[in-house]
This record gives sequence, C-alpha cells and structure tokens, in this order.
Amino acid sequence: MIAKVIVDVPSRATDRPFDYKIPQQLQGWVEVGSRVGVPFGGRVLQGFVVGIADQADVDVMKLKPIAELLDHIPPLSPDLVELASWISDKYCCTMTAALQVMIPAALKGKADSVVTLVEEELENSLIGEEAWLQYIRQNSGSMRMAALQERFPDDAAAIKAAVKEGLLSEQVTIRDRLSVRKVLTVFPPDNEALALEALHNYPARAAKQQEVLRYMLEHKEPVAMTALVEALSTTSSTVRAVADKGLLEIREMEQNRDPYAGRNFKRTEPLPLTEGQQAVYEEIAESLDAEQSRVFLLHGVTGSGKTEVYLQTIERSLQHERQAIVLVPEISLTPQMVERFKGRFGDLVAVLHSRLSNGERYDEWRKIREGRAKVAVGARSAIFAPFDRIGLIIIDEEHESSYKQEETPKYHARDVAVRRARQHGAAVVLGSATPSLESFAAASRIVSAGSESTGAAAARAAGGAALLPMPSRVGGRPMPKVHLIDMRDELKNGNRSMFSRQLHEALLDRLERGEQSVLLLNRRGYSTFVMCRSCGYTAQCPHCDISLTYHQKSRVLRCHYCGHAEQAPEKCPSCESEHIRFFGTGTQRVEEELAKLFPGIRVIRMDVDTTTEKGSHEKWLTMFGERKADVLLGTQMVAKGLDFPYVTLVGVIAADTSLHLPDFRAAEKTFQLLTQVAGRAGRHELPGEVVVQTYNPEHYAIVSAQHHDYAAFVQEELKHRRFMGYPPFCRLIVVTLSDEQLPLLITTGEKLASALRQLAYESGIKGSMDSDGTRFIDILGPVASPIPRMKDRYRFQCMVKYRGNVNANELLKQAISMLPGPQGQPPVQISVDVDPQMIL
Ligand SMILES: Nc1ncnc2c1ncn2[C@@H]1O[C@H](COP(=O)(O)OP(=O)(O)OP(=O)(O)O)[C@@H](O)[C@H]1O
Ligand SMILES: [Zn+2]
Ligand SMILES: [Zn+2]
Repeated sequence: MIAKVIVDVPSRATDRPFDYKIPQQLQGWVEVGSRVGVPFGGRVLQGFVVGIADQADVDVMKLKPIAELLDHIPPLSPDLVELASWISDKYCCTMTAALQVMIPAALKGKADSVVTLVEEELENSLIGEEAWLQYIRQNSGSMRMAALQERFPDDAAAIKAAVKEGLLSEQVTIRDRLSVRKVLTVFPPDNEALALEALHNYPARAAKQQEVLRYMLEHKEPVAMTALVEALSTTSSTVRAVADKGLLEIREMEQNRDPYAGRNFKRTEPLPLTEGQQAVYEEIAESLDAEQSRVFLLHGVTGSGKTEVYLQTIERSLQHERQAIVLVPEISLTPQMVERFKGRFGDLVAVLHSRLSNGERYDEWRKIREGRAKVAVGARSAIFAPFDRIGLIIIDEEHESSYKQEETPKYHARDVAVRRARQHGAAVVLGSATPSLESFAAASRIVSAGSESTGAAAARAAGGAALLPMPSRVGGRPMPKVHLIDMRDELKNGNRSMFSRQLHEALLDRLERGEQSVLLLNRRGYSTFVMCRSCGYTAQCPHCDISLTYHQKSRVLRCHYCGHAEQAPEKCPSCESEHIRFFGTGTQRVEEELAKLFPGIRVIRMDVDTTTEKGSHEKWLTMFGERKADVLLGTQMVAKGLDFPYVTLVGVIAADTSLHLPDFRAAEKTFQLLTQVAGRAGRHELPGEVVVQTYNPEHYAIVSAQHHDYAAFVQEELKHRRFMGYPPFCRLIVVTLSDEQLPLLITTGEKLASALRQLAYESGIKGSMDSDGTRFIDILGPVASPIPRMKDRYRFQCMVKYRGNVNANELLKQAISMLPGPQGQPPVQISVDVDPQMIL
C-alpha cells in the first residue's frame, strides 16, 4: 500500500503529495487524514496523508516507508482533507497551510496514547473474545496504544472502532508539547472505622496531620492537593505523612481543562416564538428535515431575537442526531453569548476561541472529535470543528470582517461554511442586522447572473440562498430614536468639548434616573500617535512607514506591524520643543473628560488596553450587568451582541472617523457599526435613545443608520459600487509583493502584471469594465501598497478585478510561475489575498 503525503514544507515548489510505502505494521492504521513522520530531504518531517493507493506512480522499490504514525486516531477526517484541497485552490495557498489551520496548535508534536478498557461498555458491545481484548485485560486493563498496534496489526479497524464507541477510553499526551493535565488528588479514607480510630489516637505533636485526616473524614470527597493544603494552611508533606500511614490515598488524576468549569449556567427553556421568529424557524426546519444543503440569510433587526432562532434550530438539528457549528465574531464571543448556548445545551457545548490556552483548546477539540460535544461555538476557525455529521452551521453577525483570516491561509469562514455544509448536506444560516453587501446581493439576486460575487456563486451551488427577514423587535418594541448632532454647529456655538450639549444632557438625565449608557468611540482611524505642536513632527516606525502608537500606561511607543518599541520622548526629537503631545488611546481621553464633567460618575472602559488579561472581558461585562457602573465606554467591542435591560442611552462620540478610510467598504463599515451600537439601546421595557455626533450629517451611511433603513443604505451603496467597479459587482484579488530591494521589487511587479495581462488576453477575456458585463478581467498596478514599507521591506501591490466565468486564480498561478527566480521560486515574496477584506 502507498500513502500520498503532503509534507510540511511551506513552499509552492513542494506543494504536491509525495508517495510513501506503508510499512507492514502500519497497514490498516494509516488513513486519509493521518499525521505521519516521513523521511524528506535527509530529515524526518511531519506530513498529512491525503490519499491511499494500491500502486505508486513511480517504482515502488524506490519508495521510502513512512517513518512513524503520529496519532492513532487521525486528527483529520477525509472530508476535512477534501476541504483543505478546496481552500488551497480557492485562496491560492499551499495544501500544508490549509491542513495546518484545521488542527489545534497543541497537535504539532507527537501524540502518545494510552487506552483503558471500559468494562461497563462491554455489555453493550458485540466484541467479546478477541485476542487483543484479552491482551489488554492481561495488562490490567490499560496499555499504550502503540504496543497494542504493534502486536495486533490486523485488528486496526476493530480497535479504532472500540475507541470510537467508548469501549476503550483514550488518554493522549503530546510529546514535548503538552500533556493531559494531571492533578495530584487526595482521596478520603477507604476504611472509615479504622480512620476514626486513628484520628482519636493521633499523638499530640502531629496535630496538623490529625487536622488533615479530620477534614477528609468530614468531606468524604476527593480534593486537589493544592486546595487541601491551602484550606488547612498546611504542607503537602504533612498530607503525605497521613497517606504513608495508609489512612488516605494520593493519586494523580487526569483532568480535562474545562475553561468554564465551576461555572453554573442557568438552564433555559425554549421561549414561545414570536410570529416573525416562527416563520423563519419553519423555513430552516424544513430544510433540516430534508437534510439538504441550503443557505439562508437571516436579516433580523437588532433585538429581533435571532439568537432564539439559532437555539431552536440547533435543537431541531440535534433531534436529527446531527451536530451544529455556531460562529460568532471573536470580539462578541462574550460570556453573555456563551451563556446562552451553555444555558440551553449544557455540556453538549464546546467553546473554541483564541483566549484559550493551547491545552484548553485541545481538550475542547477532543470533546468534539470524540462525540461528547454536539454543538461547537467559536470564532472563525471553529468552522473546522471535527464533527462527522453536521446538520446546521450558523454564522452570527455574518458581515463581520473578522471572519476573513488575514494571515495565510487567507480564507473566509463564510465561504468555507457554505462548502462544508455542502459536504454534509447541512443548512447554513447567515444572521445579521446589517448583512454584508455580498451576502445580501447573493440572497436577493440584485446582481445579474454573469456578475456574481463569491457569496452568490457559493449560494447558487448550494441550491440558491433564501432571504429570511425579521423586520421587527421582540414584543413589538420600537427601534430607538436616533438624533444626529452636527459637531460643526457645536463648535460655532462655542462648545469645544467632545460632548455635544445634547449628549451631555442625555448623560446627566440617565445618571439622575439610575439608568445606564453605552458610549462608543469609533477607533478606526482615530489618532493615537505622537505629534509635535510646534513643528508637526510625528513619531514613525523606523522599519515600517506607519505612525507609532502611544501606550499611556507604559509610556512606550509601539509599532502595530513589527512590534518595534521605544520610550516616548520628553522633547521633540526634531525641534526640541516641549510641546510634544501624546494622544493617548481615544478612550482614555474620553474617560478623563467624563470624570471632569460628571464628578463621581462610574465608568467602565473597554478597549485593547483594559481587556488583555484573561477573563477581563467577562469581569467588566458582569460588573456592568450588575449595574456597578453608569457608563460602559469602549471601542468596537461594546457595539455588538450585548443585551442589558437598563441601557437606555447610546452615545457615539465621533461617527465619521471610519468614513474616509482608503477602503471601498468604509461607508458599509460605518453604517454597520452605527446600526449595531444603536441596537444596544432600549431592548427591554425601558425605551432607548441614541445620540450620534458627526461632522457629516448628510452622508447616506449616517442618515440611513439614523432611520434604521438598511434598504436605503444598500440602494445608495450599490450605486457607488457599480460605478467604481467593486464587489458585489466584481471580485477582487490583491497580490502583494515585498522585498528589501526596491528596484527588484518594481521590475518584478511589472513583469507579473504584464504576464497576467498577456495570459488574460490569450484566453480571450475582455479587459474592460464597460464590456457587456458577463466576463471581464482588469489588472491594476503595480502601485505602492497603502503601507508602503513594513518590517524593512518595501511593498507593492497589483489588484485583479474580474467577474463571470474567469479562473483568475489559475491565471495568477501561471503568471507567478513565469517569474524568473531561484529554484522555481519567485524572486521576491508574493502574497495573494482572494476576496480581501482589508486592502493594506
Ligand atoms: N420569543 C421570545 N419571547 C420573548 N423574548 C424573546 C424571544 N426571543 C428573544 N427574546 C428576547 O429578546 C431579546 C433580544 O434578542 P436577541 O439578543 O436574540 O436579539 P438579536 O436579534 O440577536 O439582536 P442583536 O443583533 O442586536 O444581537 C433578548 O433579551 C431575548 O431573550
Ligand atoms: Zn517639533
Ligand atoms: Zn514597524
């Protein structure tokens, strides 16, 4: 037997499967999705098996054998391997990169597993007299999987099935990387009578030991050594002394790192659905029952009760014995969100997010793979949750740009979701109060057939996307009234504060009534740099063409791109003036101003500086929920998902900071942010009010947000997109070239662009936007990137715009391979971003 292996070398030149012999003792164990060690270029490297064949393409005698099998249960399933191949095609990345993104970081070393026989399961099993089973018994019921595998090469399938069914329980330790967490645990006395007797006869000088014994007799529950030592302010040697007398037992216990352990989630029952929810629910349920892959765009205004629809459709999926994946943006993966899912489904929920340690993440991942969890809630990468029968994939806040990964592989979780759902015959629900233009166009077929964007193509392939509107709030509550304040008028009237008179009054009002407010500082594009008021000097990173960011706490200037840090200067380095101003993070300034204007006001500030610590998010939100603060002040992270009944005022300090960014989605992002944050007010009994401060009160993004008018915004925005030639009217690929040598970079960029134009011309694709619109490609550039230098490397970019039946990826691959360079590699670094979210 031959295994086709993708070897872990991140280079385009080696990005193809290599053939290896499967040695006798590994036959039956090596599968598609197995992780193996293989000899490659004189070393042993990690690789993934992507195919098994009877015959090799080359002479079998010349093939090297697989050196080792790294895990006994493959970390990837065949459908994920297939998905990786789709990702590598679609996003122009190597297979290795696509495969690596699917497994938890902890799984990069070698797994060592021990299996233990679970006798109780044996009764329900068809297995009984097998030799391997007897062998485990002889080994006191527990042994290393590797030994078992070596001894019974022919029983691979049966042994693996036994693990899957829970007949064998598997404990995995990853060599060098992490181990399953072991906790030293103290067990209460087996023989109580004996222990009681010992307790009374303890010599007086061993009072501490006596205390330990008494404690264990009273508590009767195993307790962690550390906890015991702390509770009795004693030492572990005292506890050991008691154990040495045979009165207690101390053992290492394996522990799953459950990041939510010890938290009690209040169980919730399904709510009777509102009419709007019911209609939507039935549509989705019908598709779940039919087990057909469909895409739904759930367009529900803020507070319309989308989450309840998610919960009940998941329930439906579980009834069909099919699992569910819920993606939420990292930033809104708040305890409040987790609570809603844990509250309904309890331990069936696994949570995956970036704040977990490698070990915690690995444990949650195993919970999914071993079938203990049926619902995975997580950020972007949870789309790869190793479920085997997915019924439903939900993407909440589907418009969020964080669903696009900015590092290689630069995949978009929404498109991966549609693809994965198709593999499983699952339904996809994209939920948002402000759907992305791409998804909206796809679902409502605004854009004509030949000119669809990503979403549309994917949706069509899955049998068409359906638009499910929920236009009103639960309980018929009104949308909050939004006031626009023209800040230019404020200045004219002599108000130089960052608060308009109206916002000032509204805040005072809430303080008097004991209600709460949310204040948003739109930080995109907000200044946090250092500037000299005398000469205009700004502090720049010496390695990147970008301003350094000022961190007030440490008084350090830091570069966001390369991490360069330096002490903030006392005097202007350029003119020696003392008038050098540090603009602390915008939120700090607002906080100071609040304290000045409203003495005694209780403010919780949430921004990158106050939420770096693990659990800090949770801490602040709980505090706010308990009404221990009057104002929740923050950046984007206060805009989404929060549901607090006493919030009756939302203030936006400066609505337009994001409006003029060099990004064709600037208006869309501004509209989304305003709509989302406005939606935090008046979600329960108390009516809400929103004050938006702006310098552009006539801009359609701001006016439409004021009127909660998504349709008006879309209509206007689509006009601009059509005119400028941007998605959803075409698709984009941004190719960034970077190098330390500017001349080489420029000539390579030009060669790439002209090769692309040539190839497009040869395949007969029109190069003009104005052509009837069914099929075109346009290659722009090379031009300097918006950040022209990063980490001492210059950066240039080409933009490819195309639509219709054009295989732009293939053209690009060909063009890149035509560039002259050493060993088939391009002469400069090239990075490809398909369907970019950020054009930097
Ligand atoms: N059927 C129902 N009956 C009563 N209350 C409900 C019902 N459905 C939802 N709610 C309540 O309505 C409030 C708003 O619901 P939810 O937070 O799900 O809205 P949403 O659509 O997700 O809004 P957003 O997009 O702003 O996050 C919540 O407090 C929720 O508990
Ligand atoms: Zn100066
Ligand atoms: Zn830098």
